[in-house]
Amino acid sequence: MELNDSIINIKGIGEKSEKLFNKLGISTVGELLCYYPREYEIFRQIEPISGVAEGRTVIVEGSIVSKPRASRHGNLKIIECDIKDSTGLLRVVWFNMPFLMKTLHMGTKYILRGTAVNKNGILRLQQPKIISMKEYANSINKLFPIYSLTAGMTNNTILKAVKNCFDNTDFEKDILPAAIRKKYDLIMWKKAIQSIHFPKDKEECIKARKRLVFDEFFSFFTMMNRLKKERNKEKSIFEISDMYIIEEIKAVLSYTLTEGQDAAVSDIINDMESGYVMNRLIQGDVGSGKTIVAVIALALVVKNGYQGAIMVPTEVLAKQHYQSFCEVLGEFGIRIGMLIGSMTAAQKKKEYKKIEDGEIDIVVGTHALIQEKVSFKDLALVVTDEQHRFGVRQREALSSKGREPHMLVMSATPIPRTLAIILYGDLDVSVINVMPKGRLPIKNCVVGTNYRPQAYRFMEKEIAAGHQVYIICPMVEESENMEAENVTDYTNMLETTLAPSIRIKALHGKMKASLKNEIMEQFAAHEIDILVSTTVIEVGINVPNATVMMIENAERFGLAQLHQLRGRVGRGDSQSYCIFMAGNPSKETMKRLRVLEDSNDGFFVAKQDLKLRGPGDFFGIRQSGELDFALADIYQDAEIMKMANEAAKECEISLKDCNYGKKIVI
Ligand SMILES: Nc1ncnc2c1ncn2[C@@H]1O[C@H](COP(=O)(O)OP(=O)(O)OP(=O)(O)O)[C@@H](O)[C@H]1O
Repeated sequence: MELNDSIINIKGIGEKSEKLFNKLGISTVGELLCYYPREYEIFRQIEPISGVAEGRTVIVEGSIVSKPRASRHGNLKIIECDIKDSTGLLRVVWFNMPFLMKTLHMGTKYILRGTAVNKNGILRLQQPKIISMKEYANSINKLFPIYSLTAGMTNNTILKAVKNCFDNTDFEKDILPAAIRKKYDLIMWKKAIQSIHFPKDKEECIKARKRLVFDEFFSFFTMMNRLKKERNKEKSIFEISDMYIIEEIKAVLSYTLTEGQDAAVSDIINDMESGYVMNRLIQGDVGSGKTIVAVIALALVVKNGYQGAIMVPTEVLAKQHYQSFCEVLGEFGIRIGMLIGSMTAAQKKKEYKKIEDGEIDIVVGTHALIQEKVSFKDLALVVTDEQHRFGVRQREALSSKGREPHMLVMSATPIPRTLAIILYGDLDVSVINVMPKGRLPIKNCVVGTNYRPQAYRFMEKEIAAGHQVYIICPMVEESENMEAENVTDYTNMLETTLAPSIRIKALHGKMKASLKNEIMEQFAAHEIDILVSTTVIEVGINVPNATVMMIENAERFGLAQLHQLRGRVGRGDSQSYCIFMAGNPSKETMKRLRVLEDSNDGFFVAKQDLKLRGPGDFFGIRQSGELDFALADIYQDAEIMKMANEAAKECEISLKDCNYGKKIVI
């Protein structure tokens, strides 16, 4: 098989499983081989039952001492029993495996491998695997890859497919010349793919990861260098000379711009006046006020006779921006339009025509903006918000709709300056490093789940004072595989726990875009008091009246992501609060989360996180989807990133070759 072949050629993959793989974004052999494990479990030795602690995956050996009981909870079929060794007793639970009633016998000894969970104060081993003595002897101290799954798929399905695929694929090509591999101490690609999926030990896994992370950065920089070459110091055809609108906008704002905002605006003016195409990144912490800078830049091109566009990652955000743009710019006769996926075909068509005829000056939109049918009359400025969600490709796609328009990228990712220069090498950088005046720093606390009743009383008090609350849960609905709070059950529970006058709604990514928009609009209009949500609200949402955020299972998120989340509060003049609820209050978890208690500064948080985890700690939680790398983490892999940057300058390789039969990550 070749890397570009369809996965249907792999032994064991039929039409049905092909669809499941497609759901995971895998349709070619190359994509499957590059579908790396999410984490690894180390198969350890049998442990005494007395040492089993919440949250740990353990292997225990014990005899069944209570007759296995079968019961039902809704659709869930449950089997429970107790096992015992010489040190203690442990409850064991299986879901939807009714056939086990025939396998489990009183008095018989079993080796079980599973995760210990605390359910209503009782420690239990949940959904453990029953392991034979032979399997145990063969597996001890080995690393087991764990893949992200979709409903209907098991870890084993992926593992088997990868194995078949690996054994039958033509692999001999390696994009990196031997000299580069030698210089940066990198193993062959084939070996790296083998070891990332089937590592003999941790050391082998680390070497494999280094090579694959290197490749991701290397492809990224190769692409970026090409863009840089194409764009470098291009003359701009747009004449921007009338600056009057800037003072006019400043005069109608209810606040004065901060020093950082003013400096960013000056940078933009200088760029546009320079006669060259602007390629600028505005970097500022969450809530530092990047939007108004974009508003001013867009108004500037419009008042000089051109059009502008701003692309944001979600529909909710597009609507929010559309409204605030209309509010600020409406009175200056600037016409704002919107293009989002959930609009009807007829609505879109009408908007396309207006954009083409120049009846719309600024378009706010999502990916819908880069559709082929969209064509501008005279596009002079493209703004992309939260660029790590888009990547360089989409940015370029939007730009190609104009004749080399100016480009402004906005990012709230706290990247140290040295890394920003490498990662955004094709852009000039303006940093907004001060918060608007009058902001009270968010008060943070890290607590265990026993604090919940107090937290609810506190929320009730804040709601009575006219404020609003976000509660974040990691999951949408209950899952057998993961013990974490979910939005659906949590919302139901809150409705019965809190005062009936409190208006509570759920929000999550599985909802239709139009419903999400509707709920967000209700929340913004204060028709909802508590929004129970997944991390869909992470990006850019601005409801200054929300003053409390509580994050359930905070341990499941990276610190940078938690920082982004808490940035949804503290956006107005009132005191705001963030409660980080740790579902697994181990010492390490608490230590990591306490970084957020210590500071509200995103740069500080990112730096501390790095320090705590240390390089090479790839069993930890990834920060967030920065630039959508599959494996690489810009914080943890900063050293590899620097090497790949150097290497990409040293050797030019065609982009097609960087591809390995999978989508390029940028
Ligand atoms: N100079 C200022 N003084 C007071 N308030 C400001 C100032 N600049 C912006 N704001 C307000 O601060 C809030 C946050 O601004 P904005 O939404 O632009 O933040 P952001 O930098 O885009 O944050 P995020 O990265 O979280 O999206 C808005 O309500 C905005 O009106």
